[in-house]
Amino acid sequence: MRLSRYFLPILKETPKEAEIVSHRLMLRAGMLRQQSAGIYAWLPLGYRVLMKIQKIVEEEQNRAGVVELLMPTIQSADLWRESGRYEAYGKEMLRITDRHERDMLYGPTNEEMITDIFRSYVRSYKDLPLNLYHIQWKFRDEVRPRFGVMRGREFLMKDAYSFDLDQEAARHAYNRMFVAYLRTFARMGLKAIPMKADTGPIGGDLSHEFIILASTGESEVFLDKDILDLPVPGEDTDFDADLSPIIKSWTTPYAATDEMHDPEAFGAVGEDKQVSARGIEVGHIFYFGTKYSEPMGATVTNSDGVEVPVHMGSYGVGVSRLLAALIEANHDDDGIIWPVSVAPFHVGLINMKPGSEADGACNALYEKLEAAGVEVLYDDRDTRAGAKFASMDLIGLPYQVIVGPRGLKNGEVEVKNRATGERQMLSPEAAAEALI
Ligand SMILES: Nc1ncnc2c1ncn2[C@@H]1O[C@H](COS(=O)(=O)NC(=O)[C@@H](N)CS)[C@@H](O)[C@H]1O
Repeated sequence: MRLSRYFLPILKETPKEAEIVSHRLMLRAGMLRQQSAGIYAWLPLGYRVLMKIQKIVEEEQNRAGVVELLMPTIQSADLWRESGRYEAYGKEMLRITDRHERDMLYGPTNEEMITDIFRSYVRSYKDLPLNLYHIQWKFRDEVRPRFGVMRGREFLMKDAYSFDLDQEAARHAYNRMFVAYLRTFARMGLKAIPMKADTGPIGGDLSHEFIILASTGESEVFLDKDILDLPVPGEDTDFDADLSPIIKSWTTPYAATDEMHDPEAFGAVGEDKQVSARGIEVGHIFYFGTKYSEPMGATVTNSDGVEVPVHMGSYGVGVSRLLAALIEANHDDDGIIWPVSVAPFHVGLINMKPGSEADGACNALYEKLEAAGVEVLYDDRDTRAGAKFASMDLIGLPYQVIVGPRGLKNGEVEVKNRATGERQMLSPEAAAEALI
């Protein structure tokens, strides 16, 4: 992409309303614009990252055998009256009346709707197990939306819902999601720690939150340092096998959010291993049995021909919140430092002197890298080099290639690694090789 033909409204000033670094940097890097409290326009650079995150989430859900669909954002209140959550959900629910005076709502989550879809088609235990997911915008009228997309009112969530014949089978579904979550966040370069959690308005009696340690996190967490070194299950994981040994290894070291913290149990962790920190909840998984299937009549006939309500779980990932979490975990004083897997572009190509022989070298490099599948943002603007360097550091692409007449006289361009700051003078050919 040539910057002269893109839309990247970099801000010079730090917006005063931004309280945490990820919010500040997303605004300054031209990724996001607030349209109203907690509701954002995703500008091109931010949208590219959001779609990269979504793709990793989808790949790992699909690997775990979950089937993707898409449910609407607007839901009928009648479904929520059946489950008894319509009144209970409270002020966070955005309630809407349509022109025919029908009570509707902007969905904060989809347990009722997915249960309605399930009960309309599935009647036999032979059709189980089933796990369905979508990635869809949610609305929760948070009393104090803040920290940018960390706590928005309209936000993007992956939510999966599992259906099984009994609790034992449902536990296997839960374990598959647990492993899928360990892989998902690791692929983004994040260390997400599963912690026993409260079940809140979703309900049930088994729940884990996946927490990224960050000083600006809203959750207070306590953990045994050993958990930070556990190996993440590989892409060859057999999701049909018994995954409980993996779950056991990840739930044996102490790890709890403040709601579930047990100081006595934490005390048993060696002093040198006790970590108390703040964290960002990027995922949350629940088992809640027949909480929705019972009142909504989602049943199957079992092998004895008896109608039984299915056992369910739900599994959420904060797709838009992950941008904030990633920046909180990957930045320095000059700006964002994107892991390659989620970077909006892989290489920032800087032409220090448009109109000079640098143009030819840049065009050749741009063509070669793009042809090899390397995503390049080519700063071809006629502005001073210093501003280009600052912008490229701010938006945080993993690599920069700096091309100027002086370097070219020696047949060289400069390659910079944004994360390490390491710089190399290489021939354009060697630079291309190094980046492909
Ligand atoms: N206001 C919000 N802004 C941004 N992300 C949010 C917000 N509220 C929740 N999330 C993200 O969405 C994830 C799932 O939300 S949740 O309430 O925990 N779970 C559910 O809604 C279940 N239906 C999971 S399918 C959270 O772990 C968090 O990462």
